[in-house]
Amino acid sequence: MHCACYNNLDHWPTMVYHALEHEELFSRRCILVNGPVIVGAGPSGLAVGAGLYQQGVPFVILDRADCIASLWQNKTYDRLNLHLPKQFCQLPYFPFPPNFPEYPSKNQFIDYLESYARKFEISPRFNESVQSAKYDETCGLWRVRTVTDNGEVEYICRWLVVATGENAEKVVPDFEGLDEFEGTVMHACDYRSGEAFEGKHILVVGCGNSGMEVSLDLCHHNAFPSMVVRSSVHILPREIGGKSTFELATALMKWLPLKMVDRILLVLARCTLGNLEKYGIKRPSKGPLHLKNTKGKTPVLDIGALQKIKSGKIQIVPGIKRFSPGRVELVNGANLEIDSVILATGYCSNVPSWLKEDGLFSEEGMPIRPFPEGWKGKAGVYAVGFTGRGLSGASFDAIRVAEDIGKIWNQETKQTNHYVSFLRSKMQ
Ligand SMILES: Cc1cc2nc3c(=O)[nH]c(=O)nc-3n(C[C@H](O)[C@H](O)[C@H](O)COP(=O)(O)OP(=O)(O)OC[C@H]3O[C@@H](n4cnc5c(N)ncnc54)[C@H](O)[C@@H]3O)c2cc1C
Ligand SMILES: NC(=O)C1=CN([C@@H]2O[C@H](COP(=O)(O)OP(=O)(O)OC[C@H]3O[C@@H](n4cnc5c(N)ncnc54)[C@H](OP(=O)(O)O)[C@@H]3O)[C@@H](O)[C@H]2O)C=CC1
Ligand SMILES: O=C(O)C(=O)Cc1c[nH]c2ccccc12
Repeated sequence: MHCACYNNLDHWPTMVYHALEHEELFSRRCILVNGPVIVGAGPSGLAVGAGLYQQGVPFVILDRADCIASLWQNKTYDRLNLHLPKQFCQLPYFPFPPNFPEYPSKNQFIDYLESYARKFEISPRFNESVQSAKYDETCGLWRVRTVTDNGEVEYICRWLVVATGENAEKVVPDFEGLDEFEGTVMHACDYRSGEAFEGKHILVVGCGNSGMEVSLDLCHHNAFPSMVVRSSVHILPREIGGKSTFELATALMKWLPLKMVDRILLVLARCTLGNLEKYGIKRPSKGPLHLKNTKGKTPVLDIGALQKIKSGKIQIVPGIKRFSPGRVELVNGANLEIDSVILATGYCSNVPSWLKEDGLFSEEGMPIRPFPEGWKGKAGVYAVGFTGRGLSGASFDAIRVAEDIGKIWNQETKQTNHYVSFLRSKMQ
């Protein structure tokens, strides 16, 4: 058995260390964390880390990947740019460099996150995939189990911050016959560029921002994409009259009810983009912001795919009936010969697979209480980055969580390290 305490070990009395060593229940390596454990080293986890660092609270960040922001580094295509203006995407306490363009590229965003981690001296423990986290009532602490290349580890801590994101796992729906389809099948998270698809006929399944941008990228590489729109989608121009649509919507929301803002957005979209029904694109009956808030369905902010749809370079097709070798049959009976399939069918949270907890997360792994209430649970568990509001929502949560933990931490450390006494009492 190996037991260690993490962060600022100097002021940890050996008593605590021994107390743990004496417990026989650890067959795995066990690490007592002085401060919170944060699961996920994406923008949300880093932002919480920054807030804690500024208050002098030690913490441990765990990530299953081998780098920070693995969604951005390992699961996105080359041509990706932020699609909200930069002021809505920067993390707390450290703005983007002034020379960043209005819509930073993926690489600029990753560079920024790397410098963010350096500035706040954040060194996550990589290649540690959290398998379970459970609150131990008997000692009043969280037990967080990970699997690493060198075996299992258990972290023991008073606070647990869940920052694994809304996009933790790819969604791969079941399609009849897809196993027999003989070409390449990949999820959008594995798509980097259309280079390998030149001259090929590709079925892109899904018409969210991923489906649209993958289809556009395929056009740039002289491939022939057909994009499945099985239901409906809101497409908005990224900018209206040179001003970001998102920014405009945010400004209008300060004065007008959401319903009204949705109506204004739809009138403006109709004026700038025209009626899209003739291209096979129906709008949902509910407005774009309403759907974002209630269903988490992000409207498409168009950066050029619509032009390709209008010119016929991206073909719009209805839902899928079944696949067969080299072909797809659609619900309208049409058959298409295709070389490859790209599933731009979205992502989901993985929280239910590892967090044993009641009250904060739903069965879908999203907060039960609506924004802005979903960040704090019972017994020291927190959620960051599950607001359905992208990076600005993550920053909002992170500030609150870091302040909440920092407040308790600082009160307790002032009283001659009350936290340690608390732990000691629980361990006896
Ligand atoms: C293609 C794409 C483009 C986007 N563009 C924008 C944009 O322009 N603006 C915007 O505001 N939002 C955008 N988003 C939304 C996106 O959710 C945020 O940008 C941001 O990445 C969320 O940060 P996060 O830290 O909450 O989650 P993530 O970035 O997903 O980070 C979560 C981390 O948790 C780790 N993890 C997951 N499960 C475990 C586990 N069990 N154990 C250990 N580690 C684990 C993962 O490896 C990952 O590093 C985009 C999303 C996608 C997919
Ligand atoms: N530049 C940027 O900033 C980008 C941002 N993003 C963000 O990443 C997040 C994820 O986006 P995205 O990957 O597009 O996922 P989304 O969840 O937004 O979209 C998934 C799409 O797949 C469709 N779909 C799901 N299952 C099926 C099925 N069985 N048959 C046919 N179609 C199906 C959905 O259709 P239906 O609606 O009918 O369910 C929907 O059109 C979003 O928040 C998005 O804004 C993504 C790309 C670029
Ligand atoms: O890009 C994303 O995934 C986002 O979640 C960013 C975002 C937050 N709120 C929105 C409303 C309309 C379009 C994008 C977003």
